[in-house]
Amino acid sequence: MKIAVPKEIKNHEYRIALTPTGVRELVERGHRVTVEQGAGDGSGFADAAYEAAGATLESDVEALWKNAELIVKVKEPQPDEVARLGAGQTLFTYLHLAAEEKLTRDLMASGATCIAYETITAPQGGLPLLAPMSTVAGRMAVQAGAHSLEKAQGGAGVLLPGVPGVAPARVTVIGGGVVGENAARMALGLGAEVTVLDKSIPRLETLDDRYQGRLHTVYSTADALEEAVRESDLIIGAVLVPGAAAPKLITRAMLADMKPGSVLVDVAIDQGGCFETSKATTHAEPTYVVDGVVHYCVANMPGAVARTSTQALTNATMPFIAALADKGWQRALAEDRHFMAGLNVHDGQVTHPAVASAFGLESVDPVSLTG
Ligand SMILES: NC(=O)C1=CN([C@@H]2O[C@H](COP(=O)(O)OP(=O)(O)OC[C@H]3O[C@@H](n4cnc5c(N)ncnc54)[C@H](O)[C@@H]3O)[C@@H](O)[C@H]2O)C=CC1
Ligand SMILES: CC(=O)C(=O)O
Ligand SMILES: [Mg+2]
Repeated sequence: MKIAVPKEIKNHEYRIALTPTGVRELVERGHRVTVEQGAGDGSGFADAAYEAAGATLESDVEALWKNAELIVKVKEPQPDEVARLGAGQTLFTYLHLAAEEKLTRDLMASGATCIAYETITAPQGGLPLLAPMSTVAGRMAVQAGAHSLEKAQGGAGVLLPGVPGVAPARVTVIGGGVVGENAARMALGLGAEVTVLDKSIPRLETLDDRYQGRLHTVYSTADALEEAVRESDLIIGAVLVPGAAAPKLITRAMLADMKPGSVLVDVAIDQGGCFETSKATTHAEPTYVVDGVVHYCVANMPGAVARTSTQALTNATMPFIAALADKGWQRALAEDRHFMAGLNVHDGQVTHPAVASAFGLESVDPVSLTG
């Protein structure tokens, strides 16, 4: 199969969808991989390394897209990229469509088959292609939050661990999944006082067991959220209802109860964000202040640590890319119902129920398309 790997064009996005190691795996299976010239630079993978792995380099981005059967990317396609996508092509990348009606409709209009990393499931539960980037983003969320608490960033001037004689900062993580656990782990490591809120009791049990009393776990209710808002120096939003837009858990009115200079990091921003006042920001200008509260809402956090992220992403996506390339999308999905859960749009139709319901569209059962 002819596979294209374009250079990512989202603001400050330095990842690439495949490492040279990943390219080699595909080339050895008999596939033709074309990589846009310079696409690996941001992750520290030179063109020469892709050539050595068996890829062809292409400097003409239009030709790269036009000649591909399968396009693998990292971020959701930007407008210029959607314009290059056509019927008969398969796009495999993060899409986050429930937060983006225009993108959903544009992808429907393209006629292409669009498979999202983030809605693929696993037999043991969880989201195997979201997890590696959630691990990165969860760990980064605490770095971003700690930095935002500094005075020069508009923060309250609070050091997460405190010092002897001065209490540590209070960190609340809403959603104790992959992002949430990794954020909690980092915050604990830095010596903060950490609480995780979740609606899943089994998840709270797992966290309680793993962290042996060092982590406070609280069932997420309106009361618990109000207390978190009053008491926390840093709140990290890490909830997910797979495929759906994030629920708004902290309203603008609630900001009035937060301490001046406290910080909200909304990792769930790629699904629309879980704070009412969140709007997506970029690494170029990651924060803004509303009612005295610093907001950090970068939708592609792992892009800033592209070297680590590209390797982690390729490790997770490789088996799926190989299956698409070896079998074609219909057979690859038909043989694996967890992979099938990744199909979001095909030939003008939405095939993921949560995406369809976000925009009042009809959802077509992907089983009917894969035979
Ligand atoms: N901004 C960025 O760069 C990145 C954002 N993300 C996003 O982070 C979010 C979290 O991802 P994961 O941790 O992998 O998901 P996950 O599925 O592992 O965890 C989500 C957790 O939220 C909990 N939850 C759901 N509704 C809740 C509610 N109303 N109150 C409290 N808890 C609730 C669930 O029980 C679950 O434990 C997703 O939106 C994901 O797309 C992930 C990676 C990078
Ligand atoms: C998951 C996601 O949106 C990212 O890694 O950028
Ligand atoms: Mg994102």
